[in-house]
Amino acid sequence: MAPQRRAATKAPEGNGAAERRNRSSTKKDRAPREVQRPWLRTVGLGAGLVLTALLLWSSLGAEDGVAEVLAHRGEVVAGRFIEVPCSEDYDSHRRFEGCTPRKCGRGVTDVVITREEAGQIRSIAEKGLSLGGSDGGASILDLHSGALSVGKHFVNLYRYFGDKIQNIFSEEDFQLYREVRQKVQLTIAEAFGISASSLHLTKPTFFSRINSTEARTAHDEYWHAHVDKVTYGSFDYTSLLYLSDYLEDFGGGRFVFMEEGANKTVEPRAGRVSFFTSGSENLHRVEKVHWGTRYAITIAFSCNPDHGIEDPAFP
Ligand SMILES: O=C(O)CCC(=O)C(=O)O
Ligand SMILES: [Fe+2]
Repeated sequence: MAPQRRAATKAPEGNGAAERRNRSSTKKDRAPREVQRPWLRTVGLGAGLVLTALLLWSSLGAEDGVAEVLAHRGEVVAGRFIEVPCSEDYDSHRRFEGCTPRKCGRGVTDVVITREEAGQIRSIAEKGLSLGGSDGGASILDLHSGALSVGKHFVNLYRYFGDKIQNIFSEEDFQLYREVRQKVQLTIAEAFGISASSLHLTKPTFFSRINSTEARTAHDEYWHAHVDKVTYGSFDYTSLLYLSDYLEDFGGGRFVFMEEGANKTVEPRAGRVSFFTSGSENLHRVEKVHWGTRYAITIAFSCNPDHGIEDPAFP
């Protein structure tokens, strides 16, 4: 109906002539229009389906509001840095000039830690976490404090296993942690234009292992949006070293910087270091892991020497 009415009003001769011609038109004249209608319906139906699929797809994406990928799993990022304005979070803490962020932002690099080193450090996580593991989807191992997820709780690995722990970890494991920490510290210092010696390793520093098992306690709920400076207090600069590959070892589990209308994701890749200032300029979350197992290590730095800790040491 509607196309016919539109055709009539569009007629150049004016209404009267067009209507007269319509009224006097024969079956033969009308035939092409009737043949057109089912074709139009098919096109309309197809377009509707495509539109529905697009809406569905975009609404699924909108679950995370994903808009842009800061680093794809398949690329080798030689060093990418994006500056963002600092939040005011640092003002409510003691300032350490030359360290407390004045320049804020986030960076990704795949050339600081090799994939081989990532594999070695991942085996530390595997060894440690094989001694315990959360009943829910998220387990942690903190080599500094000794905290290890077991069931619905944590144990102190060093107290719990005593001297036996020396049969599990080696001096080389701790040496590797130190080397990785040093390289990450230098990377952060360079990117933010500060001195590496003004940065102090701070706690917690931990390995994480995430799978798709349903959460059992609040500790398993890793996917909530948060600000590290709020969550961990002492953090000024956060780094994450990924130890497994997105879509090869696990699905879901991308890291998301949350920004109004334009979230940025980092797809984990073994050996990839992602680092950022820890204030609310870098609000973030981790997508739920849908399959497989995701390993990472969190290494963070404080500008406050009082919040500094020593590297984890062989017990
Ligand atoms: O594992 C990640 O990608 C991020 C973890 C995180 O946000 C955190 O440890 O605070
Ligand atoms: Fe975080």
